[in-house]
Amino acid sequence: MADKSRPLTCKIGPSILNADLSNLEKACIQMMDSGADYLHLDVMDGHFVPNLTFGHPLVKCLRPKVPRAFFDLHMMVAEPEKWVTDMADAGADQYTFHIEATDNPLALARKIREAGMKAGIGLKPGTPVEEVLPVVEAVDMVLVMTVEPGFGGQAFMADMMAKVEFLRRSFPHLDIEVDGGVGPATIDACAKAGANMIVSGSAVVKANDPRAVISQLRNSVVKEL
Ligand SMILES: O=C(CO)[C@@H](O)[C@H](O)COP(=O)(O)O
Repeated sequence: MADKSRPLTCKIGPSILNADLSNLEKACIQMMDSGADYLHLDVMDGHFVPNLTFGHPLVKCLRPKVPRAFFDLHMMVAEPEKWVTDMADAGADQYTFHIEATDNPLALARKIREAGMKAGIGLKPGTPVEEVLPVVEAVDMVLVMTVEPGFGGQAFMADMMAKVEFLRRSFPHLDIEVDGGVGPATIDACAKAGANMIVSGSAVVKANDPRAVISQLRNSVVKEL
């Protein structure tokens, strides 16, 4: 039976990392029209992760193209403090930094909220979940990575679900997001563990029918809960 203290649905946020980057406007509109609850934007700087994507100028260009979309930024960058104001000005809604990338997560979470965004904190697969405990009360969301950050299309690490279960048990009302290798075959494990924000990249953006996959993901979660 579903635990009534848990959120009863999951939000589905496609990651556009593996979309056609030459036409991101089209990809974002397609995801929203296909039933996405939010858009997950992967910002990579080539330092924190061995890959490079985009920054605040692109987020600013996308903002008016999908005015109602919630922009969930996953900042895979070595200096997350540096981009808070620019990303807020560009129209980001949530700013998730990595605990491994800062010495002062509490101050950074405060700065993000003062800039008018929700604050998220992410942890890589090798980082013990206990490390986020001193910061959880200061953030809106914890992002549990289920692949090594840097690339889409990797295999889901099922053993990360223990982190999600621990966080859900400890913080019934916290937003908990999972990211990496999540699709129809792996979403049930995430929902069962207690995640309520689901990032799905290649499974959705590379599908012939993204609407059908998003719907499949959503229905799977409802069934599971
Ligand atoms: O942050 C990342 C990778 O670093 C993710 O957002 C991936 O881009 C998700 O893609 P799939 O693993 O679902 O293909």
